[in-house]
Amino acid sequence: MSREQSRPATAWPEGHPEVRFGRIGILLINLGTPEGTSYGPMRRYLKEFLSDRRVIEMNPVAWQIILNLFVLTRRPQKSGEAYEKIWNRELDESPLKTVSRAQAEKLAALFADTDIVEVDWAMRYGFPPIAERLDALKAKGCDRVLLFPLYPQYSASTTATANDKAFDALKAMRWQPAIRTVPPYHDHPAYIDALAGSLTAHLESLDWEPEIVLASFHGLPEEYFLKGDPYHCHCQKTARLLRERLGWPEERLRITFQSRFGRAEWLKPYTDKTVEELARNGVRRMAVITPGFAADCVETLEEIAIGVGEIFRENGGEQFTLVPCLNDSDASIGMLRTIVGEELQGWL
Ligand SMILES: C=CC1=C(C)c2cc3[nH]c(cc4nc(cc5[nH]c(cc1n2)c(C)c5CCC(=O)O)C(CCC(=O)O)=C4C)c(C)c3C=C
Ligand SMILES: [Fe+2]
Ligand SMILES: [Fe+2]
Repeated sequence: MSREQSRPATAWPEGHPEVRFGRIGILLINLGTPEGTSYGPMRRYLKEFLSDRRVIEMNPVAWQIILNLFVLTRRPQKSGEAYEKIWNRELDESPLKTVSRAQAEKLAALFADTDIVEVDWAMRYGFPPIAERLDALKAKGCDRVLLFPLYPQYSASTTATANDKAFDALKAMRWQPAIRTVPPYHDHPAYIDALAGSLTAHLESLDWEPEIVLASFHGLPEEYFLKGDPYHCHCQKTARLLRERLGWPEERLRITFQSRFGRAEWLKPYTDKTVEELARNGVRRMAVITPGFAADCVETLEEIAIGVGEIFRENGGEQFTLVPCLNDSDASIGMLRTIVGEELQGWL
């Protein structure tokens, strides 16, 4: 029987607004993305993202000076050029947005037989904002909400800040929904299975075989790792479990870190440097999988497929391929459904 109700057992008392309740919301959250590739939207996106103190931990006064004087004067143009190469022109939006919407719609379809669950999606930076989608879920009667930051490997700079933003929104609510947050799923069997299946299927679709596969994760300043962020360990475990699941020797699947930002040391080995070195040392055929990204985005489609592919070829490499992210594939949606099912126990 549905828990959904729009009034208590007796009628709402005189003057009390009619509030719907009794339903469950699932909010898929990803990082966020610019609204356009020109200077203005790129600057707005980068300013919000890079003003987040979970992302840039240095002294905020000093950082705001550097950010406004140097980073936001040059980077919007440079990053805009990268987004321009991968932009979804049909929908006039970035691929991350297209995929995120599809993930939510397909997950929602798996709950179509029940009127109790509502699935929505939001971005930590930009649109759709987390506060707006939480309000929308509340308006649909969700008094219990499962926050699902789509980062398999936990980092304060991604998972924690997504949850922070949701809790900020709750501060303004008279009737807060009960909240659960999905734990990191870097070692979940459904995730490892989905990765192994997608890598195997991609390799079978090629008419050549890579000598080496790189598992390239988004990087993080080394300092954050030394302060206790578990991200690096989660990445290592994902790569190990994937290798074991495939039955591959250690040298066939190597872990690297991409998307360095700024001058500090980041997690190593760096993807671009490793690819250059491998090509120079005679590797001719290579594949890259990016298990830390739930959806293809500028970091996979531009930085890896285009940029790192070029580095490989310029240094003597011949065949290069990027394995697509899990995106809205059936395996990906099935995995999300499994994890959500586990986390909703007792509620559903
Ligand atoms: C998947 C995990 C991610 C971690 C960890 C992460 C940390 C992190 N990122 C930056 C700086 C930038 N990241 C940018 C893009 C970007 N980052 C992630 C994911 C993680 N970031 C995604 C999914 C994306 C792509 C978004 C898209 O629209 O496609 C960017 C913007 C692009 C650019 O200008 O290069 C920046 C900047 C830092 C500093 C950081 C850890 C501290
Ligand atoms: Fe990033
Ligand atoms: Fe990048």
